[in-house]
Amino acid sequence: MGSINEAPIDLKLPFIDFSNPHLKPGTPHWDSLKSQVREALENYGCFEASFDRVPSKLRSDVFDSLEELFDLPLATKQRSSVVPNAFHQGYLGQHPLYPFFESFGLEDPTLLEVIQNFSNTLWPQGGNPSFSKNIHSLSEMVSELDLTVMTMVLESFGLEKYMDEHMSFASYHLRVMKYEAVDSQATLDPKLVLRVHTDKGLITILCQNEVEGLEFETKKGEWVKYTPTSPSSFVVLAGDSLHTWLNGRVHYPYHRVRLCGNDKPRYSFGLFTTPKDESTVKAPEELIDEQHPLLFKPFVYKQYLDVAFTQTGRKEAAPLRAFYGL
Ligand SMILES: O=C(O)CCC(=O)C(=O)O
Ligand SMILES: [Fe+2]
Repeated sequence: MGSINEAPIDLKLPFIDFSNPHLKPGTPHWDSLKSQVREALENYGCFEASFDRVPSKLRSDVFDSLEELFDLPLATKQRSSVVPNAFHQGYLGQHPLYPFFESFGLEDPTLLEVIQNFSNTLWPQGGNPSFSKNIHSLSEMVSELDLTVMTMVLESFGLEKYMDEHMSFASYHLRVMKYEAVDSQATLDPKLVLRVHTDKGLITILCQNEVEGLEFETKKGEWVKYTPTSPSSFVVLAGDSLHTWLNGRVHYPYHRVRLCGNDKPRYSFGLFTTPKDESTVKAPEELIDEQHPLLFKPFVYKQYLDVAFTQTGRKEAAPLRAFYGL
């Protein structure tokens, strides 16, 4: 893994344009995007997706809503936590390992009542209807992009027959994040505000306000800074579970967030498709043969999260290989 202070190299992530209202399976355009998705995931484990189905007004409304959310008093924010400072549910902040970082996690954000309940906890006088509407709308639209990507992935590996199984196997999880403005004196010394990690689930789709900072490691160990080509862009990346399920066919990139003299906070919104807690992640027989021996022992997703994380952080830099590699 490259060192923390290494400057990113000058390379753009693959760019794939999903902005076509008539995108349908079986058309030449679909097939062309499908091979771009497969190639990007094989080579980088991530790509930039332009997706203008999300109006720019909704995007800016979401970031206004996130500002309102993180501006709430600390005691109010902590009310949303079932388990204090857990990464996956409720509020995480003032964590010794992540002093510039705060986040909220929420299961099933594509269900409006889930967001409404969350907003009723934080704004007890009648919730916050515009917050709920904005976060729910964006979650729904991004879940459509996720479904398109996942359908293309399955088709491109000849695994269409697993689509129904995937639908009952996977669930959506939302995480919204704030990174403090970093002193502009620090321009020459970027601050690592989110540690190097891989995502544990299947697919993550992220978008950010105008403050950049997300970086990916290439297979060669070089760091690439994500600089969006289009204001309607999202980042799509593969996690440990997709890598395991596809028996290593796609890369699962290390990534991190570094900030450097940004006067404004950075906000990001991430929709994570993960296996359900009790699901077993295991490569299908179609992807195991002499040239592609089984790479990982099957695992129950929740057990993987338990071995990969503790209350104070991660246990291993590369938990997938450390705990389940064959
Ligand atoms: O804030 C970002 O852009 C990245 C967040 C991230 O990598 C994560 O939550 O897993
Ligand atoms: Fe991540």
